[in-house]
Amino acid sequence: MLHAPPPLEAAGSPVAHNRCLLRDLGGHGAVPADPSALYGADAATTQFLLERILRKRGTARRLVTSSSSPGSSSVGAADTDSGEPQDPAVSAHGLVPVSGSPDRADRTPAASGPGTSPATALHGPLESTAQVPASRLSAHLGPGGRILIVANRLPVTAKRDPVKKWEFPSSSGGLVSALQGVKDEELMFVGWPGVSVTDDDDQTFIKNELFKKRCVPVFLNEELMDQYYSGYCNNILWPLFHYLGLPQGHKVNKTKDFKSQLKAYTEANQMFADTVCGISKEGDIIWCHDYHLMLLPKLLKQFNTNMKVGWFLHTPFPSSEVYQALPNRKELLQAVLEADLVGFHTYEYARHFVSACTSLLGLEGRLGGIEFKERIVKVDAFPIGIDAQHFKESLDRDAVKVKITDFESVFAGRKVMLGVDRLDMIKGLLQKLLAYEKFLEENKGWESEVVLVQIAVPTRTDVPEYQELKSQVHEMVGRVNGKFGTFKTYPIIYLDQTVEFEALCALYAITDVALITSLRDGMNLVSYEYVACQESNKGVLILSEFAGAAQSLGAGAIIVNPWNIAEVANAIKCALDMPSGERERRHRHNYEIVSAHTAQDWAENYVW
Ligand SMILES: O=P(O)(O)OC[C@H]1O[C@H](O[C@H]2O[C@H](CO)[C@@H](O)[C@H](O)[C@H]2O)[C@H](O)[C@@H](O)[C@@H]1O
Ligand SMILES: O=c1ccn([C@@H]2O[C@H](COP(=O)(O)OP(=O)(O)O)[C@@H](O)[C@H]2O)c(=O)[nH]1
Repeated sequence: MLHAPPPLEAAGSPVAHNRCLLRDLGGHGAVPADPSALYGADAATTQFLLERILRKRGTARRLVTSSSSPGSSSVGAADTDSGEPQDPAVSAHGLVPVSGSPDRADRTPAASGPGTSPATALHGPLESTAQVPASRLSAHLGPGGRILIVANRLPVTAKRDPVKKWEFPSSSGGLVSALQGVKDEELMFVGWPGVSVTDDDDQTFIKNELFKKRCVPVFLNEELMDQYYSGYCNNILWPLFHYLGLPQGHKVNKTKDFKSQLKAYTEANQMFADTVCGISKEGDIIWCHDYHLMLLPKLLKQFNTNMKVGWFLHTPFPSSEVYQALPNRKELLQAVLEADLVGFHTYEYARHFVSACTSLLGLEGRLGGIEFKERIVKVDAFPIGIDAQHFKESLDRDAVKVKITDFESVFAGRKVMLGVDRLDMIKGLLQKLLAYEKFLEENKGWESEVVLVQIAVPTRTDVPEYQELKSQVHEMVGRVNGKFGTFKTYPIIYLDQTVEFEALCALYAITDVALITSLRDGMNLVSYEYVACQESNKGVLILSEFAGAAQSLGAGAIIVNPWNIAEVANAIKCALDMPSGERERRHRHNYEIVSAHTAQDWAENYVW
């Protein structure tokens, strides 16, 4: 059985954070020796991250997870000569392909499609200038093997421009950002191209164009997307996994009932399976992603029991008390358990999954995972990271420097707070605005001294709940600006838009505070990206305790409960007033973590 992590309050007090009491992080470049110094972190997740930092620094001292199970939170320190883990529970927890691990140099190139070599044809705009390197990822593939990353959304979206010409911009969202930070010449992506295309010629054109970018599209029609993506995925699983319950009876009508949504979900998963089976070959690793594809491991194994299949969840996995409300709760668990490895962002999510399997399926959680059909399915935590270097380097680019200069002149003389969220109920936008309003009410004079720049990235716009949220947020923004605006200044600049990468990096770099108030969030990469861009400014991160990122950035950020409006309002005041020494120390801690544990590390650790 998995061990329970220490209770949140035991690891550090939110009150202490809100009073801005500084934790001694041990000066420049140090990491806390005591993992419990990270507020709210489950010790095993913390341990994992600290180990990364120490290893990257090349130190011989290694912290060992002395776990008796994947979710064990018991940790200790040990001195070793080797940089590699020795505990079998640690060293063997990745997805190792069956077919051995020949030296990269000896490997036969993978067949990649008609008349193309993978080393050239599969390097699209995802990696347009640099050669994609072979990495530890493919070093352990079988001869000719590839890593097929299967996710609902492809990293690029097919879009028609005003003259109906197809273009292929990058997609938005954390999953996509993270996967773009994973580099290897043997990666291929399978997923939905972001648009419903029925015309055969269009489909062929898109398929060929996407193939150059190492992507294989799964074409789902509008009706299916409505029932599978907007319905079952985002109106049933998404709210449930984020502790927002199931849709109420009156919202379920004849055409959008649970049964038809589940049917569409099954059909869509089958289409993903068919596409994967159509292109996969021996030696491949199939890495399935997220709640959209919970049936996929089972469908793939039905096709070929020897397929190497992993499944990773990017959202929280809720407590089994919550998960058990799902009508087809057993079916999804059983399908996921057909995978060889099941991964989560935190040990807490992994522990919830194991306890759902125990209580709903009567299975036993064992060392390294769960016993299912006479085999052990590995279950573990693999916290995601970002490509921090990419963000840091972007700040030296001319296009970003120009934006920085522009923003500095627009916001001159004012402190700037930043919010970057998809316009999603899990992001706690209403709570954020209420807290900001309270801060302005209680701190007269600040209304013309501070501005909140809130980027609200449009998302899942066909789901009625998201449309409703948009109206509520607009109303709140209007209320605060109406109340505290002057002829010269508004306290909120709000954009219902995606922003270009250059503008996003410039905003990350010049703002004084990042305000993240997620009600639940699998990880939250925005917090990581903000930290990566703040090396010169040392801005303060206010972060919800309900984001997975609070497990790793807890000692550097001001951690808040977004439901406690007064607490968030106090945190805003505290962040705006924070002395430079404290900002530096907090930033240093976060920067170490974000720089040390990258998206590439995450993927390599999983696939290894
Ligand atoms: O594809 P969409 O429906 O437009 O939604 C965007 C993505 O949202 C979710 O992202 C999650 O993954 C991030 C990276 O691991 C994580 O940091 C974040 O907390 C999650 O919310 C969703 O899980 C993805 O599948 C979506 O693509
Ligand atoms: O206009 C924007 C603003 C943000 N992002 C990216 O969207 C991701 C959001 O990821 P996060 O994990 O914070 O949340 P998610 O949206 O996946 O729930 C980050 O990588 C941002 O850089 C984006 O693609 N376009």
